[in-house]
Amino acid sequence: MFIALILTFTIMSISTTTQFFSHLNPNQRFAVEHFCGPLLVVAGAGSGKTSTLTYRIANLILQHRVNPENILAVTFTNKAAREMKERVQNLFSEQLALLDYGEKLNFLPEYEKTKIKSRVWHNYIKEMWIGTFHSLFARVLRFDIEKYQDEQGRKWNRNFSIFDESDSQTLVKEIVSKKLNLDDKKFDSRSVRYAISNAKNQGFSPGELELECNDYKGRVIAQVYSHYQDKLAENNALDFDDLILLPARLFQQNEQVLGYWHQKFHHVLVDEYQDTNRTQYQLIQQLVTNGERKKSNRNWNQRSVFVVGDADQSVYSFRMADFTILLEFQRDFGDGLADEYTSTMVKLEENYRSSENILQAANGLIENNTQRIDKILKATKGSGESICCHTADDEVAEAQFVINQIRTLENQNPELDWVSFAILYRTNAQSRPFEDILVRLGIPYTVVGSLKFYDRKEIKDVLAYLRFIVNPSDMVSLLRIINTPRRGIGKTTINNLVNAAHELKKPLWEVLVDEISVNNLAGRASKSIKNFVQMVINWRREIDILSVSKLVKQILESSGYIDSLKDHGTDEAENRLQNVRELFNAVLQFEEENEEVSLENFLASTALNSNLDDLKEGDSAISLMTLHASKGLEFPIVFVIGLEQGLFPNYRSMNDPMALEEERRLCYVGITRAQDRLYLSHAKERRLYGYREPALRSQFLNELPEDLLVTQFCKSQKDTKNTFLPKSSDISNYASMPCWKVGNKVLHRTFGMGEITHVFGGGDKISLAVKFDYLGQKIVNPLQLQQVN
Ligand SMILES: Nc1ncnc2c1ncn2[C@@H]1O[C@H](COP(=O)(O)OP(=O)(O)OP(=O)(O)O)[C@@H](O)[C@H]1O
Ligand SMILES: [Mg+2]
Repeated sequence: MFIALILTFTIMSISTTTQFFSHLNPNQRFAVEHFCGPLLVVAGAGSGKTSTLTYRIANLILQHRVNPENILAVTFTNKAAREMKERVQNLFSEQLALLDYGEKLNFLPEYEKTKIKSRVWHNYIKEMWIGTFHSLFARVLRFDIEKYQDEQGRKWNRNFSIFDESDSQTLVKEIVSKKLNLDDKKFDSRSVRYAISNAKNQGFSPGELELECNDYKGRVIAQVYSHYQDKLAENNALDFDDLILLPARLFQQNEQVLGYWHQKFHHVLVDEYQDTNRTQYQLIQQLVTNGERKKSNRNWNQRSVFVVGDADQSVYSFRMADFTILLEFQRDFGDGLADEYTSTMVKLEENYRSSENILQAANGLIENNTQRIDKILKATKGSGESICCHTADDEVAEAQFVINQIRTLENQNPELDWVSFAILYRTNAQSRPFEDILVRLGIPYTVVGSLKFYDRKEIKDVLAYLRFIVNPSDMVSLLRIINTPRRGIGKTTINNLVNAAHELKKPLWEVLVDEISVNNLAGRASKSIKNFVQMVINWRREIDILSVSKLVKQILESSGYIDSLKDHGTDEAENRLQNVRELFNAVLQFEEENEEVSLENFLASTALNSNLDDLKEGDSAISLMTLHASKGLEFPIVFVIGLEQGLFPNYRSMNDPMALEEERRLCYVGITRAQDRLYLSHAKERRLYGYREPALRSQFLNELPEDLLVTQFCKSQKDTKNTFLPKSSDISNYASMPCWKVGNKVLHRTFGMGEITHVFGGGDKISLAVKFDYLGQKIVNPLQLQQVN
């Protein structure tokens, strides 16, 4: 009661204090103050869109006395949601500091006043709904899912589980191969799962998908989709896409439910609107317009929809994000309403984040896209330093260069701290060489949006194999690998064996080797154990015969680990596969760099790598992350690494102009994260899947205005073995090479047979992407290929 009184008093007092956003520019201020009706803010990177949205939330509460529980704000990540809450809270705190509490609190000592203020505001902030689409609408479903029934009568209850991608994939696989007995080559579970996800993101139910499809394959996928929904309902589970699709359907189905949420959220705000997909868009529209009622609803003037976005930063089309939704905002939310409520658009044209050089580079790059609306983005900062473009010998030299540069800058500039630096890359596996050096030097770092390399599940699995081979008493590693990948050794069998080991007072491995104990187990389990034991014995025999890298390769292959990831077929599994291959690269690097190469020594080096003391909250650390994860963030100094054809832009985009434009937008996102200094780097050769391959500089580097770049070339300090580089005598052979075409069958001197999928560059700069029968897709030097007819 007392708190409520203080709260009311506080709000009234604040609304009379000076405007807390007077430092914003006129357009931003307009957007902050605008109260009702739809408003779209479109602007380039770093122009203060997210800041405007945050100030607007604060203003709604402070100035317009909106109850925080009537506000719904959608951010792109949970981290962004936390930060937005903090920012709103800070704005409140600043206002509180200005407050004169008059006589109301005077009887209290100063520290009590402070305590009350922060408690009041803390509770207040908690009532706002700020989060991602998924987290917010999962919350809606926890209230109302029991009122939902799909077209086939499937129902869920409020204790539903949320299945992750790999759970979903397992369900699809089961349906394809067991339930429907389909040919899993024709209907591989990965693409079927992808098609189902796409259907959900476009708002189609299984029935609707079937009607949409006029071919056999489409109809079968719709059938799998229907069985998949049965399975989810049986498990009382939803997948990620359902967290969006189900509320949209529920709102369509049940006017009362929609009415409740419609009344609750008077103000809907969406950041990064360009990455909204059709179903997410439908949800927003339902909440805001409440269908047909929009014209007659007298409360319309109490309701606002405020979205901010930048079509040039749309990078999630693979999740069906559609930036035309942004472009259509005015039409969709403006029509048919009285003038004063017609949708308004505000453009922000000043960039407050980056120096002029960085901004010009970003603008120069994005102008190469055809699918865009030209916009103005002026720098408010000075021209700043030139952009440094660095060519490294290989990926290790690249990491060395970046980290040396960071150390020098950190040393020379007292205003810089580790937290001032970010290293951005296209794929997760690229973090490994950087992490290795950072750990060795004891420099604190965090990997944003992912685990550190040596904490990733697949890396721990592979290292457990290696540890156990070296050390038969390592029961922790043994238990980790005994049924990973699945080889029919279930939990009960494992428990029985562990108990037996306990009773016999023997290490678990000795029990496994003991024929008598194993023969006591059920037939299948006993056979699986014997196979596993034989496999381990074989590897142990090879320790002294094979080089470490050959042994690791042998283990990865014969354990079935690599194959199980390949079979899984999800994007997540592909990511894990890349990480495992990167670990193999680490082994090769270790062999190159060390005199005494043994498996034990390699393991010791990785143990050191993963043994860095964990950072405490608030510790300063360098940020490493993928370009996708960097959206919305900013850092004084940014390194975008691995700018090579096939890596960035990614090879999958190279023959698809629209996908290439998306890669370019991703590069635009990366460049515009930098405030003061930007470094772009690429390597002349890179170890991909264990082999050194020449790498071509990314076309994006060539698209940047040349006068803004300073090119740096540093020779690697270490003597790398260029085993797979063409010999100089080969160079003259370029002229006599065949004319390579997509679809040509080729033989590579190391990788075997394959087929050309992409041709990059020309003349002596030509390089090819080849899909090898055994090893998958790689970028290779044509000099190592022979054409096969
Ligand atoms: N009017 C202003 N005056 C000075 N600085 C500002 C102003 N508006 C925003 N800023 C600062 O500019 C930087 C970029 O702002 P913000 O992150 O809101 O931009 P954005 O448009 O959301 O960027 P992105 O497109 O990358 O998401 C922040 O450091 C913010 O504090
Ligand atoms: Mg932003």
